[in-house]
Amino acid sequence: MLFHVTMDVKIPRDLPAEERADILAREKAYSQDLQRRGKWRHIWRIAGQYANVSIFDVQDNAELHDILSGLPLFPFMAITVTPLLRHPSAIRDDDS
Ligand SMILES: O=C(O)C[C@H]1C=CC(=O)O1
Repeated sequence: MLFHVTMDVKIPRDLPAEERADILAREKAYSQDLQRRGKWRHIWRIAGQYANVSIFDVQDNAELHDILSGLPLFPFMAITVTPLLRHPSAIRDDDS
């Protein structure tokens, strides 16, 4: 199942710099592992915002929930999830 996910990041300004750096390093490793495994298909920065648009390819809602709630930045993000399905006019084979 494909999901469009928007993550809007708001890290508190008073979070100690060391803690912030640790969370960001863990977030990057977590994200890149999921990308290598084909679960996190796309990640794009939204220009001018500390936010991203991502496409996830997972088994079901529960797997997506587990992945998103395991994000090291999860406590500092507003997340919006939109389920996707193949458009009947799509011509690319790898879109579903
Ligand atoms: O920077 C972000 O958009 C938030 C988050 C998502 C993946 C990652 O490495 O950081």
